[in-house]
Amino acid sequence: MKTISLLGATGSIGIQTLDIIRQHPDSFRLSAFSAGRNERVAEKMIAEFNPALVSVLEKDTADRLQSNFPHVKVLYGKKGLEAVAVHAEADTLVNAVIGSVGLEPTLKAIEAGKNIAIANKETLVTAGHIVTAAAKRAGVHLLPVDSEHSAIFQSLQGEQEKNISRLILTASGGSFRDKKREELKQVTVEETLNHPNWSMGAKITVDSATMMNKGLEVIEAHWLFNLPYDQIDVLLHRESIIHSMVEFLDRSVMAQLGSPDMRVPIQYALTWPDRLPLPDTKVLNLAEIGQLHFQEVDFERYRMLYLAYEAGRTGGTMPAVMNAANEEAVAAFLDRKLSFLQIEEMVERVMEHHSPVPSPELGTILEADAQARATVRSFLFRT
Ligand SMILES: NC(=O)C1=CN([C@@H]2O[C@H](COP(=O)(O)OP(=O)(O)OC[C@H]3O[C@@H](n4cnc5c(N)ncnc54)[C@H](OP(=O)(O)O)[C@@H]3O)[C@@H](O)[C@H]2O)C=CC1
Ligand SMILES: CC(=O)[C@@H](O)[C@H](O)COP(=O)(O)O
Ligand SMILES: [Mn+2]
Repeated sequence: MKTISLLGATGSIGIQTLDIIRQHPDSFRLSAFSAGRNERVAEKMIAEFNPALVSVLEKDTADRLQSNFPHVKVLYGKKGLEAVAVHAEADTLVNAVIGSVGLEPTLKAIEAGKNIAIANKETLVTAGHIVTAAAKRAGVHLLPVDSEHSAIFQSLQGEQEKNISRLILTASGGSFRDKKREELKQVTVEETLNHPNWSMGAKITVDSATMMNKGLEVIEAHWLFNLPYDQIDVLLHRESIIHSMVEFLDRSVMAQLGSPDMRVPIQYALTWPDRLPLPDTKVLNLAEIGQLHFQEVDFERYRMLYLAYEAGRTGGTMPAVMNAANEEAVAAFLDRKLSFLQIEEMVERVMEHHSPVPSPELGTILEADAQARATVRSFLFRT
């Protein structure tokens, strides 16, 4: 029996994680979870899973939940997130919050000896060197949940790091993959949120359309698999059936395939090195699909991917700054304060303004993150 604490239970990954726990009551139990603002869904989750501890974003919500569920400990804010992350009964933390807010609770969980099933890619992008070193020191596992990284992780079982030639991350191309750059000037929020293959939270769906998602994933892969950026490639693959590949020195290529369903990588992160059935996932029928398509990435069309490689190669505080600027710019786009193409303009401007600090400590990263957000807001104020 594995006991799980879950950050971001009310989101897309969080809800699917709870479905895995629900389907395997003999294998998993939930001891603590966090939600943001979605009080109604959080209430239902408390009633169904009976956790010992819950945290929400704001005090008002916490007070109401506490009076409705007196037997549950209810906290809020940053302290609440950290309490969920280190909950004493849990052996594994599933980090499914959105954004760099996931970083500090992850570090606390690592220090408390928890294995981390990591969906929150922003944590690794922002402070990959700190998170991976802390995990090594604590002797805990960082288990990928992101579908591409799970595919690579699965393809690497029984293999040795020294034999890897390169990683090939597949990319669907996102909502506008059939549009030219000129056609992106007028696209709406609703069109952007219409991903061709995956149903996900709003922020990652926008990132997928700008290709920042793939850029974040390149940096995530760099830290998870300890490879230089020259050995991490991206390949357009519109069906999202091959979730990613590993090429070895002898040019053998291992890949993991499956119908797009995030519960598969979530469950693998929780069962590794074992597996469990997942009866209601769609069987992959390649004969029905007929053809799989592949195409090289055009870095001019997808400038955000270019910027992310630049940020990754520059290192230091630059990936954290790029990520924070992107989080703020995407929020402004969803709020209809920026157009789609202005997201990348904003990220590029903030990166140009930043003088990266090499090998930053946590405090320096948090400062750079806050400064990048303030810069976006000041640009927005002037726009
Ligand atoms: N969705 C997917 O299929 C995939 C997602 N990922 C990654 O997983 C992570 C989660 O993505 P996704 O599930 O789509 O995101 P969602 O937006 O669907 O969910 C985010 C969760 O975080 C909570 N939350 C939001 N802001 C805060 C905050 N400031 N403090 C505390 N909690 C907060 C939300 O609470 P509430 O809703 O209650 O306000 C919600 O529970 C991201 O890093 C994403 O890149 C990776 C691969 C696939
Ligand atoms: C499901 C998942 O892992 C997402 O990160 C997915 O990869 C988004 O797809 P694209 O970024 O390839 O459009
Ligand atoms: Mn992914």
